[in-house]
Amino acid sequence: MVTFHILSIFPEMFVGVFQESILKRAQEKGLIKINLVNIRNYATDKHRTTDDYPYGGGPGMIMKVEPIFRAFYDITAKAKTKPHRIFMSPQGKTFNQKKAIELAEKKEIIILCGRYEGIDERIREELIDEEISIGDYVLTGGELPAMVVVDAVSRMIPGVLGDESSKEDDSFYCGLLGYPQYTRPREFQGKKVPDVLLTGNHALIERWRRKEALRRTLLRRPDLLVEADLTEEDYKLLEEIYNEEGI
Ligand SMILES: CC(C)(C)c1cccc(C(=O)NCC2(NC(=O)c3cccc4nocc34)CCCCC2)c1
Repeated sequence: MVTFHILSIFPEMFVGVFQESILKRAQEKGLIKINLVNIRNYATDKHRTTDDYPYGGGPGMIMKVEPIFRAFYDITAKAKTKPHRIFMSPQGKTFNQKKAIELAEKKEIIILCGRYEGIDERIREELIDEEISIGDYVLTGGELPAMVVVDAVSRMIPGVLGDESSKEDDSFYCGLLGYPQYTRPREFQGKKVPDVLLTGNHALIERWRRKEALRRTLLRRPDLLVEADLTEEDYKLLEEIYNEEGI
């Protein structure tokens, strides 16, 4: 069971996303709990201010310390165990499946979402255990990144994907890119489904799929290939692929 406490000034952004299939079922099964926290509720001034002008001048606004400190203290006081505290940030370590599996072991996770031009540095110094980025592009806020983390981490919690598969054999995750997939019709605009998939020979089909996943990963994301733990059989398949691809 993982409890996610998501701190944002736009918590309503999350409602639709977490009311959809897999995350909704996971919450109903009591496998995850999602606590949406509106930072504005911890702003004590009349206008419930959560941002202010940057010292030193410059464009935009900065998220204020007080509301965020109050929110962190309140959540931490109510939490059963000391929450692991994440700030979604372009300055963070790039998120990946390994990190998702690691975070799925935590009991309580606080995820802070930035807005405006960012947060007051004292928040980063005092309250954050780790900063995570979902990639190198400019975004408007940390909310979409937070949804990505909740989705990927939740899938790694036993029982969320349904009883049959566990985190290792998540159907998509074996460290390689996916193999080509087909469904009916068998021929479309003259393009046929590969015959091997129609043989019913599961050993042959599995070999073909593994080889095509290796081929695709080698050609498109060789960096993932380096990370994947390959078997002797995989190396044999790679030999064939090198020859076929003329590499
Ligand atoms: C990386 C790059 C292009 C060099 C860069 C450099 C400088 C700023 C940004 C940027 O986007 N600032 C805006 C901001 N982004 C994010 O929160 C964010 C962005 C990307 C991945 C993320 N993962 O989690 C959070 C992420 C949202 C508003 C509050 C300040 C942060 C980008």
